[in-house]
Amino acid sequence: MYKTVRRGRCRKAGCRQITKVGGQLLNILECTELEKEYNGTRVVDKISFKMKKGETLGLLGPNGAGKTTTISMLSAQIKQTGGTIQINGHEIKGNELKVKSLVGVVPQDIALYPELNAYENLQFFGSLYKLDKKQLKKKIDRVLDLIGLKDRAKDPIKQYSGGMKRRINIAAAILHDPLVVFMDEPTVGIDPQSRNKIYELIALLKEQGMSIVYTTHYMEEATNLCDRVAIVDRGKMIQLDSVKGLIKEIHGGILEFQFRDPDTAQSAKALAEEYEHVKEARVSDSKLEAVVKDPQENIGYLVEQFRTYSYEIMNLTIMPPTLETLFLYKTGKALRD
Ligand SMILES: Nc1ncnc2c1ncn2[C@@H]1O[C@H](COP(=O)(O)OP(=O)(O)OP(=O)(O)O)[C@@H](O)[C@H]1O
Repeated sequence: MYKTVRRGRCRKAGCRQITKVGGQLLNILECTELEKEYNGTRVVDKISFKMKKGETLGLLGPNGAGKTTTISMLSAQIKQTGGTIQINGHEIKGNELKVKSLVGVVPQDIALYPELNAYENLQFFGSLYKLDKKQLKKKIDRVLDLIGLKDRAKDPIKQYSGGMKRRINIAAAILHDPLVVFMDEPTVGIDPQSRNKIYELIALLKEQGMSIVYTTHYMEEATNLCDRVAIVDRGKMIQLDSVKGLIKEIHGGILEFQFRDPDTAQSAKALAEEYEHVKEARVSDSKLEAVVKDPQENIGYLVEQFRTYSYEIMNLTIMPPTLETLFLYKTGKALRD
């Protein structure tokens, strides 16, 4: 069966943009040139992206990159300094309450009442969404089941481990069946068992078609959980693509040669660039970084070339084709402090 396709206006002359299929919006979230300033310092700098329904989008970046600030604006918790945000077609500005009812937020800090049990905590959060008692009970039972803590529902939260509290936090965020859930580093500082439970839960939510924005500074999480990953650093979105697409950029990996001095590194760069399997080479101080196809295969050739010209290699590192390597290559910094 054919679906009706609605075309919207696009600013460029003659350009027609598909915005709806079968009466459904294609994008659950759109933000354009999003900015946030604190005391004249821009901590989120013109971030723009679109997210499809059911997609899991990762925001990967180190501490202070601007991930929390970005999701706080996207979930209508704080106001942006500039730019626009639409959730399911609703402009956030002027529709904050509506948008808040469409989204769920799992904050970094645990926001639960320690003296109350899990059920009572969820009852409190549910009451904020004005669900009637019967409906609420059903929903609480369902989310407790989803997070695997049904049998602990009557225990006070103060008896829970950090990981269990995080799971209750997630339950509170999805209680009202939001269209988009924002998860802010939900696995930081918790035990491996709870972490795995959270991964399982995310897989379940994905299966149910929930759209998820997931912030992390763990490349393994971004790689395993997310359909696309935005690499964020110093408030800017450096790149956004599938993990496969992002890694393509660094080909098979990066070879890092440390030479005795910057002049030798520059000469070695010129030599490396002549080799057909070197996609890109650059120098900083005495270090040469070469993006190489099949580094294991081609390392021998490069080492031999440098030896021929007496370019003495002080140190050599093979960096695998991972998001961590890409991040280091793009920003000169490690993802983790
Ligand atoms: N309320 C605020 N007032 C002033 N500066 C702020 C405020 N909130 C955040 N910042 C600054 O904005 C920058 C981005 O912070 P943000 O918490 O968004 O980063 P993050 O990527 O989430 O980091 P982390 O991984 O540590 O949570 C930081 O430099 C931070 O100090």
